[in-house]
Amino acid sequence: MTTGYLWDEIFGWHDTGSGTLFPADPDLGHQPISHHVAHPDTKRRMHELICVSGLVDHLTRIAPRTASVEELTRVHTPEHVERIVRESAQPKGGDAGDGISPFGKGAYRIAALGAGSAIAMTEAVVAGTVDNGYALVNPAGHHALPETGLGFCIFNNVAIAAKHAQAVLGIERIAIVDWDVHHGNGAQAIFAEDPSVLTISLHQDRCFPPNSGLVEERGTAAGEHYNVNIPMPVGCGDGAYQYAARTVIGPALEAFAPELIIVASGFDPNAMDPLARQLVTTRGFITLTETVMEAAARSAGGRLVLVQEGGYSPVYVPFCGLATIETLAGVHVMDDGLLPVVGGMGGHDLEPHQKELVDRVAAFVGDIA
Ligand SMILES: O=C(CCC1CCCC1)NO
Ligand SMILES: [Zn+2]
Repeated sequence: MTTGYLWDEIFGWHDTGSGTLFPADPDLGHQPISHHVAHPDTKRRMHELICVSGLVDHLTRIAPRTASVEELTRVHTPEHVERIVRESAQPKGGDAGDGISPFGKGAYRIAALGAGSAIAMTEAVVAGTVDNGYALVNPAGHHALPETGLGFCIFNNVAIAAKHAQAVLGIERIAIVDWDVHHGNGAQAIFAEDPSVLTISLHQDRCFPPNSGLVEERGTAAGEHYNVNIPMPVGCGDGAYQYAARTVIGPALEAFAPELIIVASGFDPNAMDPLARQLVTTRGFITLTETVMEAAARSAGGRLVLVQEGGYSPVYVPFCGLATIETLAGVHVMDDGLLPVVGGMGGHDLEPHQKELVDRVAAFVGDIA
């Protein structure tokens, strides 16, 4: 198995400011801090573990590239792109669009490189240069909508890559699987009426965006039944996530038979993450990765692209990323050094209320053709 890998040091220069989750504000008690929850150090540490562990020697480096305005505007409005360009030129930068997603000067250059890198990895996989690949990009993208950024996301990297694959690479049927712990609202909205793109989101129920990602949101018009939300209850561990992978994600992909699978790969379901309340360990991410690999082998000639989204534990995200990319490459170079602790705290058995939710969504798989 040849696995592509993409990282560029400038992804570690994305400036998320001196706030914590919110901008510093003495009147509200928000003190300035050195590391915003979305500080790039978490992703930089993941890259460095991939290097120090030796995993990088088993991977094929794919070069990043900058998305053109034409490629960005397959998903986003020209006004959104122009606003990011304008604010990115300001000495103190600007905001992706929701007032809590700050970026520094030059952010457009970094975000356009992230979107272009999702395209570059997709091009490498579709061309057969590599069998599958992981694009470790920053900032994340899966909340971004055509007209605005949201939730630390500026451009919807995964949606931009999918649109490129259809417009330029001759790919017709694409599945987007989003296992970031927050709802993949962006792809759901962008492809809501499009039956050629199956969007599946496995996320913590109503965590973020507020009241988004409900089971009932199943696509509209011709796209009805081609959006699958799996809003997992708070406190789900490996057992629940593995059950969801095997009971919904695998069967839905088998029913849809995509020619390409793109994963919005967020590690914030991890048991040490500050921005959600799930308990997933590397075991859960390995099962998720195996599930999409099996589906890609069945219908897509193995064509599978993972693009980095969220994940805010600088301690555990690196191990989750390592395990995921080891699985893609079919190698094992280093154990999860935290699993004895994180995996031994309970919460990994499948609970009845968790099974009930997953089984409720599994009933929809029969509507996918
Ligand atoms: O990881 C993320 C960002 C979530 C935060 C954005 C504001 C509050 C929660 N989305 O996938
Ligand atoms: Zn997230």
